[in-house]
Amino acid sequence: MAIVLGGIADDFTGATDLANNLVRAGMRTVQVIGVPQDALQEGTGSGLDLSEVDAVVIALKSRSCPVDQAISESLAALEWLKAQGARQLFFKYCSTFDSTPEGNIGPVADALLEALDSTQTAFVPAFPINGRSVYQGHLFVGDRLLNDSGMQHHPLNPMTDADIVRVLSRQTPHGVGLLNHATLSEGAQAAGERLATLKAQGVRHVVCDSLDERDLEVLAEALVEHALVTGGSGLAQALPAQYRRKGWLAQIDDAAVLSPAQGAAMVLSGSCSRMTLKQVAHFTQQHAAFALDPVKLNASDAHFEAALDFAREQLAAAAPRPFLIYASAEPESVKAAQVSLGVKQAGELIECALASLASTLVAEGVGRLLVAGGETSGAVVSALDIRELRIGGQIDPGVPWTQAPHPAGPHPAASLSSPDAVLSLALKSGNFGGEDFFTRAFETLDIPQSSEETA
Ligand SMILES: Nc1ncnc2c1ncn2[C@@H]1O[C@H](COP(=O)(O)OP(=O)(O)O)[C@@H](O)[C@H]1O
Ligand SMILES: O=C(O)[C@@H](O)C(=O)COP(=O)(O)O
Repeated sequence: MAIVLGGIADDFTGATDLANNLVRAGMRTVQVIGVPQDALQEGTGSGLDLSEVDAVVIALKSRSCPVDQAISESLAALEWLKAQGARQLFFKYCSTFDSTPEGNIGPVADALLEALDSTQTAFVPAFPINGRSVYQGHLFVGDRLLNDSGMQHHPLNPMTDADIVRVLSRQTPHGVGLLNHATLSEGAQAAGERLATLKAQGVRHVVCDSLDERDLEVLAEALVEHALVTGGSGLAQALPAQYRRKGWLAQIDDAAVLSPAQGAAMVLSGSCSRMTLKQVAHFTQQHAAFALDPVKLNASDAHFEAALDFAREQLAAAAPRPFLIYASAEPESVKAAQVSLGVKQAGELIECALASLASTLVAEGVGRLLVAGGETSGAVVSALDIRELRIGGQIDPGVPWTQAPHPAGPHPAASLSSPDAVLSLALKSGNFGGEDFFTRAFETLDIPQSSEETA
């Protein structure tokens, strides 16, 4: 059976965020890591059982890579999703519009539009429940403009301008317009007419205001027939109701309830976002933690070995408690490391170290793993060679527990759903989650949740 929605996410935490909202709105969703290669080679079936699946989200690591690579990976994802019959494509990027003047949001959206033979798409970064809203084309995080929200210090894509029409205009040769809140408040028909007027004027890209869930519902109604929509995961909460209205989607029950995996609990954090820094500070008050330093990592292997020794000590305890290894640091020390090593190398050193710690320690007894940071999650999940994630209960908005087949292989006697055979994995976006997220996440893992309970 054909899928309804095909998601292309530019990072792994973003993919999980999108899949989470689709599941919560009643779509049976599979998240895959990268474009399934076997299917591309065969050019036919998917290699996945999609018989009872409404949406597939492909997680890419294309947010900060060179533009050409982001385009080619996104087009490969599009081709695969089209082959599965997707009626609508959703290009998921960050609710803080993480990008640079080179891209990758504008160029990828242009390439996807062209491949779909389509001439207009909408940009809807808002995620109101997490404080991301757009007014007169300006992106707010809580009550701060984007450029004053902490995102101006992001290690890879500092966001120094909150005017999304202007930011996007630097990334595309095509016209960028605005669907503003005044029009939106007149309802879906007015919104649709505005989109049509802009289209007649040749405006390919329309940034959409949205302050709350109601605005997203109006947008979903106005956009449901568009071949491509783009944005944060907020819009994905509202689209399934429109698919149902059109008869594309049956009424489905609950999000999957996953039994927690066995094994020790570990947090790896490579995010330097404000909220992650608070979460690290909160966790370290009560739990063992090791701070990774990119300059020391570069100087010798001893620093990496010390991190590994620290983790092994935790695993050797009779009843291991959750522990943390983190590179998360304040903007001044990130800057200092970047001046000394270069931005790219500092980031890569940490991503490689955390990825390598993950694969070693998962093989040695970690069964419940929380990763903080989008790029960091990409590096860790790739190192674990995980291809597919099932989405479970939500911990905080935008972050569910997920489950993957255990990378070290199932215990010979275990069935696929047995706790021995799986790894519980939570991929946390930098700024998501409450201050006690790292501790609470492991507590919620023990309580099966349904989408209704967590709504
Ligand atoms: N102390 C540090 N110095 C320099 N770069 C760092 C440091 N800690 C983490 N990084 C890098 O910063 C980037 C953070 O990005 P990411 O993992 O996507 O987090 P977020 O989700 O907060 O954006 C990663 O590439 C990471 O390796
Ligand atoms: O839309 C969002 O905010 C998230 O899903 C997301 O993409 C966050 O990215 P990172 O903070 O880099 O994890």
